[in-house]
Amino acid sequence: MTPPPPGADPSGPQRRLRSRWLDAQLVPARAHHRVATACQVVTGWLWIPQAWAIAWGVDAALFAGRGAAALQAPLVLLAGVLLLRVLLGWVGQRASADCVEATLERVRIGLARAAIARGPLWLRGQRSGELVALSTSHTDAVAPYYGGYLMARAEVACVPVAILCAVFAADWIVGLVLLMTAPLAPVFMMLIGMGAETAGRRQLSALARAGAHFTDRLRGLDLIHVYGRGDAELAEVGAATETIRERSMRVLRIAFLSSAVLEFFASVSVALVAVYFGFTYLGMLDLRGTPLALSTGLFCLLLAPEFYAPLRRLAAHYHDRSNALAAVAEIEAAFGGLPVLDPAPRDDDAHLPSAPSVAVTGLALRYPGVAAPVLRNIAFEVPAGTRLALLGPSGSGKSTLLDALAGWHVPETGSISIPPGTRVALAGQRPWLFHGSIADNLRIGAPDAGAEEIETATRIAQVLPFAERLPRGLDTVIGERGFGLSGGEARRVALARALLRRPQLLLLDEPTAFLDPRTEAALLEALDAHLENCTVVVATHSDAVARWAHAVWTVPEQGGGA
Ligand SMILES: Nc1ncnc2c1ncn2[C@@H]1O[C@H](COP(=O)(O)OP(=O)(O)OP(=O)(O)O)[C@@H](O)[C@H]1O
Repeated sequence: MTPPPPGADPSGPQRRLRSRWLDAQLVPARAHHRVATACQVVTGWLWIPQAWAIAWGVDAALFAGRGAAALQAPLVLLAGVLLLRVLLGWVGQRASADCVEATLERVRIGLARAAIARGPLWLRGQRSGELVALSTSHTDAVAPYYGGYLMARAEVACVPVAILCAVFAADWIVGLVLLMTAPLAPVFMMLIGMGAETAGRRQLSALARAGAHFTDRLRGLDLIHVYGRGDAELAEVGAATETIRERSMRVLRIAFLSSAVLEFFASVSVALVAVYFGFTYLGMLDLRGTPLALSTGLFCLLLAPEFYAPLRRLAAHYHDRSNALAAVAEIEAAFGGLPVLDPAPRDDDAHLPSAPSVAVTGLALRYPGVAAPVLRNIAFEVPAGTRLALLGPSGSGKSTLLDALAGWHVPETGSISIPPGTRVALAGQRPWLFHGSIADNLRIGAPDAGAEEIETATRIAQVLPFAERLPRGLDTVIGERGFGLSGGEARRVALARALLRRPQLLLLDEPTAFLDPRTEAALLEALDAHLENCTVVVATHSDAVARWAHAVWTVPEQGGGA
C-alpha cells in the first residue's frame, strides 16, 4: 500500500474531488436522503409556530384576562406542532438510517470489487490488514458524513433564514443581532475543521497500520513462538496502540475545542438578545420607538437559540466531514487514485463457443519497482485445442507468463492475443484455500456445480483418493483453523476447482509437482480424456507433463531474448 502523506494538508481541488466522490456514493440512497433532509428542515421550521404558540399562550394567560378559553387556541397549535415534530423526527431517523446503511453497503461492496478488479498481482502487493481497514474503520468513518453532515448542511441553508425572517418581522433589532453574529460560527468551524482533517487522517492511517501489523503477526504466531520473539512483538503492538491512542486524543481534542468555541459564541449572542429585551422592558433602552409586547420578546428569545442550533449542529458535523475526507484520502492512497465504485456484479460468463488459440508477440513483462523486465521479446503461439508445455529453469519466468496469460499482468510491451469472452482458469503454485469444506472451495469457480460434476472434477484431479481418507470426505473443513492439506493435495484441490469452471483456456502451474509418478500418470491420463474443447498452457519441470503436451516451449535465458 502506498504510504499516505498524512501530514500533508490537501489542496482545495483535491478536497473538492474527494467530496464529490463521497456524494457520488449516495446515488442509490438519494430518495431516503431527500426524505431525511426534508424532515430535518421542516422540523427546524416548526420552531417558528412552536415559539409563536408558547409566546401567544403566555401572553393570553397573563394579559388577555379571558381565562382558560384564551389558552385553548395556542395550546391546540402547540400540541399539533409537537405531534408533527415527533412524527417527522421518527420518519427522518428511519430514512437517515436507511440512507446510511445503503450507502455504506455500496461503498463496502464497491471497494471489494475495486480491489478485485485491480487483479491478483496488485492484491499480492497489499497488506491484507490495511485492505480490511478500508472496508471497516475507514468506511465507518464516512457514515456520519451521510447521516449528519449533509443533512445539517441542508438545515443550515433553510432553517436560520426562515427564523431570521420571522424574528425580523417581530423585532428588527434582534434580527440585526442574529444576522451580525451568525458568520462567527462558520468562520471558526472552517478554521478548526481544517486541522481536524489532518488529525483524522493521521488517526486512520495509524489504525490501518496497527491492524495490518497485528494480522500479519497473528498469521506468523507459530514462527514468533519458535524464534522467541513474543515479548518484542508484544512491545511493538503496545507501541502501535499507544500511537492510535495519542492520535485519537488529538482528534477528540479538536472536536471538543470546536464545540466549546461555538457554544460560547452562541451563548454570548443569545445573552445579547436577552440583555436588550431586559433593558427595553425596564425602560432603560428604547431602540424600537414602539412599545415591546411580552409575546414579541418571548417569541424572539425562544427562537434565538434555535437560530444558532443548526449552525452548531453543522459545526459538530463539519468535524465528521473532515473525518470522512480523511478516510477518502486513505482510500485514494491505497488505490493510487479514487476508485470508481461499481457494486453491480459483472457478467463475465464466456460466450465463446470453442477452445481459443493464443498468440503472444514481442512480450515484455516487468514487476513494479524492479529495474529490468523479468521476460523480454517473448513470442509463441498455441493453436486452438492444443497443449503447450512451458519449460525453463526455476526463476526463469514461467509463473509470471501464466499470470500474464490469465490477465493479471499488464504487458510492458508486446501483446497477448486471446479471443474476448474466453473462459480462463488458472491453477497456481500456491493456491489459496479458504476456511470451509473442500466442496465449498471447489464451488468458488462454479457455485451451481452439481454433485456429479464435483465427483468428475475431483476424480480427474486426483482429489478423491486423499479426500476419502479424510474424516468427512469432501465435506471436511480445511484452510484457516481447518484440516491441513499437503502442498500436493492443495494443488489438486486447486486443479479440480479450475476444471469445474469448464475452462476454454486452462493454465496450469506445475500441476504434478509433489506427486509420485503413479499419481502423476493417473492425473495426466484422466485430464487427457476430459480436456477436449480446451487449450492448455502448463508450466512444468516434469518430463511426463512435457510428453503429455502437444508442444514444448522453453523460456529464454534472462537477457538472451526469444
Ligand atoms: N512480485 C514480484 N516482484 C518482483 N519480482 C518477482 C515477483 N514475483 C516473481 N518475481 C521474480 O520473477 C522471476 C520469475 O519468477 P517466476 O515465479 O515466474 O519463475 P518460475 O519460472 O515460475 O520459477 P519456478 O520454476 O521456480 O516456479 C524470479 O526471479 C522472481 O524472483
